[in-house]
Amino acid sequence: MTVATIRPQPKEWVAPQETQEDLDWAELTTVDISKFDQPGGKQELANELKQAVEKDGFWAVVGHGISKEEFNHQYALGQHFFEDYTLEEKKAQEVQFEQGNYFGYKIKGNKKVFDTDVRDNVETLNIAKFTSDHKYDQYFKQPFIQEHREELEILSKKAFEVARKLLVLFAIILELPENYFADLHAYDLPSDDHLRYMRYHPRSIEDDEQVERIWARGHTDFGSLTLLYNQVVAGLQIRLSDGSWKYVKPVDQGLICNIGDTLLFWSGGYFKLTIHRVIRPPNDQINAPRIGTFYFVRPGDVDISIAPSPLLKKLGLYEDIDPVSGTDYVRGRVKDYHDRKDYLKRENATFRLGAFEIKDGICA
Ligand SMILES: O=C(O)CCC(=O)C(=O)O
Ligand SMILES: [Fe+2]
Repeated sequence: MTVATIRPQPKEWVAPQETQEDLDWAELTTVDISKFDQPGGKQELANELKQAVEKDGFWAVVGHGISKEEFNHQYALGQHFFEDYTLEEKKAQEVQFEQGNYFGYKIKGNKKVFDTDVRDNVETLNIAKFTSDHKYDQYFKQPFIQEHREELEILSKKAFEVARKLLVLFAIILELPENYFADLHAYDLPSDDHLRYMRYHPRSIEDDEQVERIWARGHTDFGSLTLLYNQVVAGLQIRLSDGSWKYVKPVDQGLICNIGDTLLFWSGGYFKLTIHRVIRPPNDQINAPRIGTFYFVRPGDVDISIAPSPLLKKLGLYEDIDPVSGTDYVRGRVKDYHDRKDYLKRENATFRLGAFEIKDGICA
């Protein structure tokens, strides 16, 4: 006789306390995107965002219309997935890195780090888009996704809606038709966009010391745009042009956003692509569960070439180049980064596809 287990309901999310340590924080722009639909609002926001995309490639968004309840529920769902499902249930759909396919679950500890015996400490669940043709339902084998499908679909679309507004602002900045990037990344188009839940498991200080306290090595994101729901456990750092690393500061109810590889390409290098990493949190947060929730925007079966932007032309950044397919780039990049037994340093490594090349070797 099989005994059905009764699954607990998602527990309320209690955000960890912010650190009391005096860390070296980055000064990031915060934009209030609630102005988007007001007269003149888009232009005003584009002006504000212009500084951030030129200089830091990272900024925070508030006024995004995701309520406090939804924001906390996003974290509560992540906590529920990590704590209340068995490993077997989590593994119902595993990522297929050999195909550059990042939908599903990645167990923690399956990669060695930096030529040591220390293993990675991250488990991840990536949930594809809920498109009207149900193209991605094949990846929804996790009982978690099946049991929370409705909420996940709403949360996925809400996050995308913020991303869509940012894509409109990028087009305005480049003096392109407003929907230039939004149309290329539309929610219903096939692409490897995903909602992500991630949990880092603290390692002993001895193990962390062997890997220079790195929890996620320096990298850039593979798609167009990343949205991270406010992360209160310090550890995410961005690399400034002088080579120093600064911590990303929590922003209450904020979404921390950054440019990825493919928008760098589309903008002829105008949008700043910033290398970032995650290091061991400060002592007063080391035992807090570092759960992260994200939405990653990645181009699909669309051509990437430098956008015919009047601004880029004026700046001499426009060039007529042979396009590269978004899917080929994203899948090739995922495969190159993850389809390995180790996360090595790979200093000075590059990833190239057609005319586009990315430096992928800066770790520490
Ligand atoms: O966990 C974080 O704070 C950042 C993770 C990250 O950069 C990524 O998954 O691309
Ligand atoms: Fe990242």
